[in-house]
Amino acid sequence: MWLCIVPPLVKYSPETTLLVVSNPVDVLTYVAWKLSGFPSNRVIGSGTNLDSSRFRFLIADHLDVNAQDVQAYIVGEHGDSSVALWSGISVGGVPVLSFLERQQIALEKETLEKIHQEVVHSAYEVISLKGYTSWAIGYSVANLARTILRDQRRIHPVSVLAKGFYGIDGGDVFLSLPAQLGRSGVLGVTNVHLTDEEIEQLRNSAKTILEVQSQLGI
Ligand SMILES: NC(=O)C1=CN([C@@H]2O[C@H](COP(=O)(O)OP(=O)(O)OC[C@H]3O[C@@H](n4cnc5c(N)ncnc54)[C@H](O)[C@@H]3O)[C@@H](O)[C@H]2O)C=CC1
Ligand SMILES: CC(=O)C(=O)O
Repeated sequence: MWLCIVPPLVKYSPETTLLVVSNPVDVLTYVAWKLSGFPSNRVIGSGTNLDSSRFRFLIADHLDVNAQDVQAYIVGEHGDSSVALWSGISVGGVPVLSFLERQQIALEKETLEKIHQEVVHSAYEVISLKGYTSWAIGYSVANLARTILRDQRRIHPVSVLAKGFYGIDGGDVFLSLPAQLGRSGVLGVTNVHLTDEEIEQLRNSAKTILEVQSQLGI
């Protein structure tokens, strides 16, 4: 199917930026990149932009604040092996975990894990209830398209060529990292601080995707 879609797109719109919304999105973004022959900055997967919105909503609900004031990213693979960046969460510019520590309020690891699991399972829950997800991904992709078309230079966690970042090696792999987007696609990957544990999880995410890719023979 990708063979019917990507080469004609490239033929008739050689200067376009491809925004891949599919499943599994990271592997298919890699395939689209390979088939297109485009530079990697012009091939983007919707990645964990949606997971991150779900994450912000659940954190806001838990802390009883407005989701718009929460900055939080999920990176890595869209879905099961995604990585929640707990160390970087802030509300109104205040880093959450260190703030709670200073207030001696314990936010237990199980609570954090439960919120992340809810993010991972939210798609399954919507699908079990109505058969598909549509509104949230539609809104999420409209946001990405707006950032790109209007050259807004906003940072979104999206699937980009991640080789070389955070020690990810072993092959070309697309997975989500916070990236600045604009009219020419990916303008850069932001150097967000990750803990050693988060980096380890991210590398495992990359390994999972590379294993799937190695079976494609591309
Ligand atoms: N990564 C993410 O966050 C999300 C990804 N998805 C994925 O997005 C994809 C689309 O989802 P829906 O719109 O709900 O599916 P859908 O089945 O409603 O739409 C698929 C469309 O693709 C068209 N199509 C099929 N083969 C084609 C071909 N060879 N050339 C051109 N068009 C072709 C069909 O006619 C149909 O209109 C699915 O793969 C789904 O898993 C959906 C939600 C979230
Ligand atoms: C279907 C899907 O990948 C999602 O809603 O996250």
